[in-house]
Amino acid sequence: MAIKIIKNRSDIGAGTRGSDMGVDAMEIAAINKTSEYFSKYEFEDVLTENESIYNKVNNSFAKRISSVLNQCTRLSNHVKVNLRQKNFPIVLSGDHSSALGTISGVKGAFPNQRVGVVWIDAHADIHSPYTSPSGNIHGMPLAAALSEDNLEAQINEVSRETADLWERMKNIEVPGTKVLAEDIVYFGVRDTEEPEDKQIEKLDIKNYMVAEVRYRGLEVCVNEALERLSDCDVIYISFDVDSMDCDMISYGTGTPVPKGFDQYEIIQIINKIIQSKKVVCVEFVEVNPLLDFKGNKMAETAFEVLEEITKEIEKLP
Ligand SMILES: NC(=[NH2+])NCCC[C@H](N)C(=O)O
Repeated sequence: MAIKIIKNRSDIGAGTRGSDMGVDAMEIAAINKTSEYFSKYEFEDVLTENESIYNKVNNSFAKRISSVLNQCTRLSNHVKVNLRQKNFPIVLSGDHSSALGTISGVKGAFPNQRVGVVWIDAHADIHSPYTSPSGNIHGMPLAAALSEDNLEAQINEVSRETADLWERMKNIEVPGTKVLAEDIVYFGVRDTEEPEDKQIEKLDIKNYMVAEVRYRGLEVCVNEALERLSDCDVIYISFDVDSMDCDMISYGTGTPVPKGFDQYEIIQIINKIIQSKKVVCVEFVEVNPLLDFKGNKMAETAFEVLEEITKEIEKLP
């Protein structure tokens, strides 16, 4: 399998700066353990607009949305082109808003196929500008991919301009819905707000919580998740490092949450899903070395996961 690393150093969808440096922190983690990983695989850099952070005039319910839209559109194109060339894109991003770009690119490459999403994260990221408590777009990528605004739980009065840009976010590559709610499975979500809880309940999205995975068994849960996604033709895995336990691993991420997975569980979950042979793209997000008070621990742990899952991807025909 021809692997292509896509480096997307963008942090403008987050509320805290520094996840744009996560990609380089992982690369330094590799260098420090004398790994050849980053010289072994071909890579591409996605053009960024992190300077948009200096623009103080941004809409508070979807901060820097015009730049996030551009970023997702560019990333989508990188992913789509690589998939069409039969490459396996491993996307290394900053903040999680990027996932909308990646999902759009997968859909763009496979417009007539059903796309499944395995979302490994402490957060549900299913807010829209109408429900977001923070206005940070890294909390919104799944809502855009689903094309679901959740107006029943609206708390924000959104400006016309933001509403128009949000519509464009929902229409990257192909108009509207990229993924059906029944084709999304969460792992490790444990920090949500009320509008998200209502939406998850309404859309009936399954969340394999950390305790459930440990109690019922990881293999049982992953097999069940794959069974749920059995009607999907292709699968995308989104790995947010805050799905891992911040006390055990590291606080080097924008929105750390305790009681998460360890890296061995993450490796097993991802590898078992890759073994289904349906996975076409994997993404890593939210490593923030500026917030890490254990040196570069988060990036080192993320790189450990990256190395192990790449071995599994290498086995694909
Ligand atoms: N990808 C992330 N780290 N998302 C965190 C989102 C936190 C919170 N739910 C918000 O919308 O602001």
